[in-house]
Amino acid sequence: MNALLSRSAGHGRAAPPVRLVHLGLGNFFRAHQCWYTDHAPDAADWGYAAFSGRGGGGLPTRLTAQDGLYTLVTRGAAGDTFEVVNSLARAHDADDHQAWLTYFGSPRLSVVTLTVTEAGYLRGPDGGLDAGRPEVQADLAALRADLSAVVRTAPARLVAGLVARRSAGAGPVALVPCDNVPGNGAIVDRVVRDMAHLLDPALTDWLDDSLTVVTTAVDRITPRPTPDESGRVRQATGFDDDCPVVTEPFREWVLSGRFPAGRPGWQDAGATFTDDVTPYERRKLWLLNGAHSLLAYAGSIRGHTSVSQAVGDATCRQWLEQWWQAASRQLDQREADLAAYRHALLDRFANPRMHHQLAQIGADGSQKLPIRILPVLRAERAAGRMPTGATLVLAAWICCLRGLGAPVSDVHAQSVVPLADGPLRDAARRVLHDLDPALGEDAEVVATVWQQCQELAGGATT
Ligand SMILES: NC(=O)c1ccc[n+]([C@@H]2O[C@H](COP(=O)([O-])OP(=O)(O)OC[C@H]3O[C@@H](n4cnc5c(N)ncnc54)[C@H](O)[C@@H]3O)[C@@H](O)[C@H]2O)c1
Ligand SMILES: O=P(O)(O)OC[C@@H](O)[C@@H](O)[C@H](O)[C@H](O)CO
Repeated sequence: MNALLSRSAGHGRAAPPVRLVHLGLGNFFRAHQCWYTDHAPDAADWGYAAFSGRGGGGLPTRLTAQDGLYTLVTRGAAGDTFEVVNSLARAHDADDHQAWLTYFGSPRLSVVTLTVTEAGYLRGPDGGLDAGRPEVQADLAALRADLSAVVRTAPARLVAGLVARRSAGAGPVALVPCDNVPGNGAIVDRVVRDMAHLLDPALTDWLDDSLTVVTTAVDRITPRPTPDESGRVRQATGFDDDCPVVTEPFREWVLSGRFPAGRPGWQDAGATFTDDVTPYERRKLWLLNGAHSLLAYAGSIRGHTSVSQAVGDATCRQWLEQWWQAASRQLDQREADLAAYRHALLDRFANPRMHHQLAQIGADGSQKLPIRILPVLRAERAAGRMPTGATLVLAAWICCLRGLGAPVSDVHAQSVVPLADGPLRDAARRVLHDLDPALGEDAEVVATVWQQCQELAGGATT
C-alpha cells in the first residue's frame, strides 16, 4: 500500500508559518498564488491558511489529511511534471469562521488573497455592493447583532475579519483579489467599503489607514481535475494524493499596489510588479478569456466538449481569428507583440493533453460577457464597424440559453433564460438589451446577432 502524501510521512517541507490568508480555496489558487509563494526565495517564512469560498465540498478535509500538501501536475503538450507544493499550511471549510477571525486578529497576517469568481463580489448595476440581495441583508443583520457571527458572503467575511483586526490592533493588511475581472482591486475596495459603511460608517477611517487593495492580472489555465489524476500521480510518484491539481506550464501574475505589512518575494518567482496592470489585464481578458467564451458557446454548439477539440475545428478557428482581429484593434500594443501573444495562445489552447471543459468555462456568461466581449463590441461600434467576431459570441450564448450547446449554469439563469425564450429575433433583442440597453437599441447589432443565431442553430450537430 502507498503512503498518503503528508508532512508527517516525510513528504514536502515543514509547514511555513501562516502569514497569508486566502478566500476561495480551489484549483486555481493552488496552481497559482500557492505556487508563486512556494517558489519565492523566502518560501519558508510564508504559509497560507486557505478557506473555501462557500461550503467546502470536502477539499479542506482532504487537504488537512495531507497536512496541506498536494501535487501540482504541470501538463505540457509533451508530458507531465509533478511537484509537491509546500506553502499551504492550513485548509478550512467556509464555516470555520472562528479560525478566519483569529487569523485576521494576528499581527503576523500580512496579505489576504481572493478567488471567489466574478459572481462572488455581489455587485449591483452601479458597480457597488448589491445591498438589496437577501444574502447581503442576512449577513448585515447577523453582524449588527454580533460582530463575530458566522457570515457567508465574501464582502461580509472580509469586513468581519477587518473588524476583528481593528479590535486586536493587529495593524495594516493588503487585500489581493485574483479573479478574472478588470480592475479587481477597485471592485473589492468598493464592495468591502460599501459593506463596512452599512455596518458602521466609523469603520471608514480605520480602512483608510489600515487597508490597501492591490490590483492584479492573473493567468494560468487550470481545468477542474478529472478523477483519474490521483492514479497518474500514484504511478509517477509512488504516493497517494487525494487532491492533485493539473495546470499548464504557462503562468503570469501582474500586481499593482502596496503591501504595508510585507509580502513573499513573489517577484523572484516570476511575478511582475507594475504601476498599471491595465494593458496586461485587457490583453488577457479579451484575447484569452474572450476566446474561451467564444469556444465555450460556439464550440459546444458544434458538438465539442473541450477547448483543444474546439480549437482544432477550422470553423471555430475562423471565428476565433475574427474575434482576435476585433479585440486586437482595441488594444494599444504593438501588432507584432499581439501576434506573438495570439500565436502562443493557440498553442496553449491546442494542448491535447489538457481537458479544459467548455461547460466549465461557459458558466456565468451573464457575468463574464460584459467583461470579456462588450468593451470591444462598444468600441468597434463607436468606430462605425460591425465586429462579427464579437457579435458571434453573444449569438452563441443566446443559442446556449435556448438549449443548444453547453448547459446553462449561470448565477442569473432565472432572469436570463426566460429572456432568450420565444421568437428568435425578439429573444436576441431582449438578451442584448439586458446586457446593455444601447445594444438592444442598435438595430444593426440585433440583426447581425439574429442572423448569426440562425446560422449557429442551423449548423448544430448536437
Ligand atoms: N481556473 C483557472 O484557469 C483560472 C485562471 C485565472 C483566474 N481564475 C479565477 O479563479 C476563480 C476560481 O477558479 P478555480 O478554478 O479555482 O475554481 P474552483 O471551482 O476550483 O474554486 C472556486 C472557489 O471559489 C469559491 N466560490 C465560488 N463561488 C463563490 C461565491 N459566489 N462566493 C464566494 N466564493 C465562491 C468556491 O467555494 C471555491 O472555493 C475563477 O472564477 C477566476 O476568476 C481561474
Ligand atoms: O475562471 P473563469 O470561470 O472566470 O473563466 C474560465 C476560463 O476562461 C479561465 O479560467 C481561464 O482558463 C483562465 O483565466 C486562464 O488564466
